[in-house]
Amino acid sequence: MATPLVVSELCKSFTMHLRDGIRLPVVDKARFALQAGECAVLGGPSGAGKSSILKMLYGNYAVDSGQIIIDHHGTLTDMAAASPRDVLAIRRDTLGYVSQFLRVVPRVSALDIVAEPLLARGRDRAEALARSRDLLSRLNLPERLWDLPPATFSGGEQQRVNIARGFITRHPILLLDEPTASLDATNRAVVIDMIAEKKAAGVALLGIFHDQDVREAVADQIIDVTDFAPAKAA
Ligand SMILES: Nc1ncnc2c1ncn2[C@@H]1O[C@H](COP(=O)(O)OP(=O)(O)OP(=O)(O)O)[C@@H](O)[C@H]1O
Repeated sequence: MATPLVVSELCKSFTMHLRDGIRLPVVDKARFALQAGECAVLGGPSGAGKSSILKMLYGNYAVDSGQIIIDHHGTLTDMAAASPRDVLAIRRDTLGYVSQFLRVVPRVSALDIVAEPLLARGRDRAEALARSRDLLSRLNLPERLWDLPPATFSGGEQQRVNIARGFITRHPILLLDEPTASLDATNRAVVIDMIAEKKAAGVALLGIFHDQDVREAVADQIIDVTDFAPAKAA
């Protein structure tokens, strides 16, 4: 089996169009690999480029140069150069992403938001809803909230809906952008267990975690993003 994700020589800079097109280099020659069954954590201080790397891997930010090689159904595909159609196929089947904030959809219940990724893959509705209930219950979301749209939920409640939605599928690679930022200790422990189960199932995970306790509990590898800091201009 191929390594699920290999990043090499990845570079990113931002062009500030409102400031005379000034170029702000952020990531220089990032290189790392994720193994199946392992959780790697992006480390480094605020502003080091952790989120930018995650967004490049998911195809939300264009890259300046470098490669993001993903094992997509046994074919090695460069996410950095993939067509929009390939990006969507990779996201559907291979590369999952749990963002920090839930994108709420008006009038859609928490239960349906969590079940939706399974329904989009053609799974049976009853089975998808059953999986959704299991996850929401495990994440201690009060049952009275399940049939309500999450727009009015607290930050931690919305984050738990988002985690359930991100974990319901069986993507071989899962990106996690501070999934525990708004959670209390009890629910952080649940997410730590859920990450351990993904690892046991052979998923390759890459995350940003600001909580030291979560990082220590889940990390098999720390990728220090300061190693990819662009050289400062003289
Ligand atoms: N869309 C953007 N346009 C311009 N600059 C950006 C953009 N996104 C990020 N940056 C800049 O890139 C640098 C890295 O930001 P990034 O969010 O990747 O860091 P981070 O390590 O994730 O930080 P934090 O831990 O605070 O979330 C910062 O200096 C930031 O201002």
